[in-house]
Amino acid sequence: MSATRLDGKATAGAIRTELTERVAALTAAGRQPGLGTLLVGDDPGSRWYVNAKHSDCAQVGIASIQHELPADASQADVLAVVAELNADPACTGYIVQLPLPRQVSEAAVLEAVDPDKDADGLHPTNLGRLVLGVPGPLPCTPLGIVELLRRYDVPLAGAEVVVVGRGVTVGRPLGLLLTRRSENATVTLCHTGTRDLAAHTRAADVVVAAAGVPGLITADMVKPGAAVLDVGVSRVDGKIAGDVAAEVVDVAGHVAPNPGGVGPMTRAMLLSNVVTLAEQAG
Ligand SMILES: Nc1nc(=O)c2c([nH]1)NC[C@@H]1CN(c3ccc(C(=O)N[C@@H](CCC(=O)O)C(=O)O)cc3)C=[N+]21
Repeated sequence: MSATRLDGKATAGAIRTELTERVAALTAAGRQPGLGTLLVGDDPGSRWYVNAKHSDCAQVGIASIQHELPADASQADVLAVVAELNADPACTGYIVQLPLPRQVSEAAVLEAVDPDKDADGLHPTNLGRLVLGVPGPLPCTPLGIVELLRRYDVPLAGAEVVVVGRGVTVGRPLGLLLTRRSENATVTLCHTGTRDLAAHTRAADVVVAAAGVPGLITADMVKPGAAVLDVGVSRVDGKIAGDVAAEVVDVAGHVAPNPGGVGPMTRAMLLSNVVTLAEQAG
């Protein structure tokens, strides 16, 4: 038996089609949404992601505002572009592509983003709103994971979910999202300090692997029928390697592969955030 594939690519396509209508309504009212991006440096992976985000935008009618800085840009250079995006009326939401070069403080840059244009949901105010349960833009990867499970009717209410990884973009906020009353999952957040990872994952109905350790989750660590989502992005010999070993499909009930699973959903949720922010803007 092989697991049902959680097809993030197809699901993201469906979400983009749904967004097209909302974008058309805004555009007709003279309020076309615009996604801004700032790419610092020339990492090919980062460049690929940013380009993909803009081609998604073109597909749904969102305008693109692209900024770039060289790898040796100073923090002041980055903050100047952030200020420009904050002031640009055509930009209704934007992201600063992470990671940033060493000499630039990610915390300082994220804090400088206008929370009302924070398409990543990573501004301290918006992360605080997530903790408080107050509406605001939410981090794209956690949103994409929840939306993918919802569309495939994988139940979360009462489910045991193990999240592996405590990063600020995925693991930490995902735990907060899944434990809201609307999702009602029970979450165990595992990380490099977890003593017996396999004991946790074996008890889980849903495993989200976001550790960035290739092949970390093996078949013997998965309860038969569980849903396993691979969010790990590592590069091994220039190819993307996920956190989930290939043979997990023989044990799991659902698998979100990588690529083709959560990655495209992350981009779809970014567009969704940009459209929602545009609807809320004056
Ligand atoms: N400010 C910021 N916001 C982000 O959301 C952000 C970021 N920085 N830095 C990097 C990570 C990573 N990330 C991905 C987005 C799309 C895919 C994606 O679409 N992947 C495809 C294709 C993968 C490929 O073939 O290269 C897939 O999984 O099928 C993956 C990873 C967003 N991130």
